Amino acid sequence: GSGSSQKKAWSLSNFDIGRMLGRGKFGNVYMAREKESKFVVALKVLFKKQVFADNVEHQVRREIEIQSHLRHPHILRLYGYFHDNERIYLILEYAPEGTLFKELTKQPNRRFPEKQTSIYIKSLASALIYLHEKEVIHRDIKPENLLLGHKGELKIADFGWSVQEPNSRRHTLCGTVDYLSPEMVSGKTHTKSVDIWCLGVLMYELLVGYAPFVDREIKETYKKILKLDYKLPDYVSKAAAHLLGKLLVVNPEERLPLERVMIHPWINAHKN
Ligand SMILES: COCCOc1ccc2cc1OCC(=O)N(C)CCCNCc1c[nH]c3ncnc(c13)N2
Repeated sequence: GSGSSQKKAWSLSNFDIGRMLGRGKFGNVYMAREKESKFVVALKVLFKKQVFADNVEHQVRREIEIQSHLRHPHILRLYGYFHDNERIYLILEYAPEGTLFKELTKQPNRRFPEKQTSIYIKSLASALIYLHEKEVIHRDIKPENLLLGHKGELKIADFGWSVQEPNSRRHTLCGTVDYLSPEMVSGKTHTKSVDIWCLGVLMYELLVGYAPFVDREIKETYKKILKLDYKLPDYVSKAAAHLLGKLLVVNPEERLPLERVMIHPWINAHKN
């Protein structure tokens, strides 16, 4: 394909719109097919009124800028975008298997076997290494924002909160607090290692079925995060517990670098 994905000016008339794939805060995602090529895409429709009302226009611009230049097997492609008076349309890679969250709820006991979890964590670590090389920290790694391709391979989507490093969070928090790192809870500036913390929270959630620091009260969740107060069920293997212990570390500098995650024994235990 061409270098920049924006050579051609797209418009809604280029597409047949299919079923809705999901509902997001700023708009919905639909299946769509480009009429000439018959290429199937996902079309995320954002309402300008909502985007401007929530003052996230600069964020949407940044996410379009970031994602349109990324090329990685575990990062959802943004092929292009266009807008009309009321809406912004993102032309995205279609992930036929939907969100990891939906797949998680379909599992017995709502948790994945260790082998499957290690495959997801390895894919995510390699995508994060790529993002960090581009000075992008993602910060919103959670099952709702991870999609599955036609071979069940993991794809990071929804870069709504990704920022250029280093950065201190400027916005009120929205969505779940379960994935917040200690440095974000205490409002300190955070670096790429926030993604390593989130990788640990995700690994725990995929293995156990719920997030490590979940609590009814947000204040309690913050306390648990800062005190590293989480329990590991006894069905979690020693090797998995070892890796979790290297990711869920309060001090950002002491978290296991992503390159080391890629070669950790638990990640490669299932190599046949
Ligand atoms: C500012 O926005 C940046 C891009 O964010 C997204 C890109 C693609 C997305 C979802 C994105 O954000 C999250 C979101 O809108 N939902 C939670 C709605 C439904 C979840 N997806 C369902 C889904 C199923 N098969 C898919 N194939 C491709 N993309 C999909 C989906 N969703």
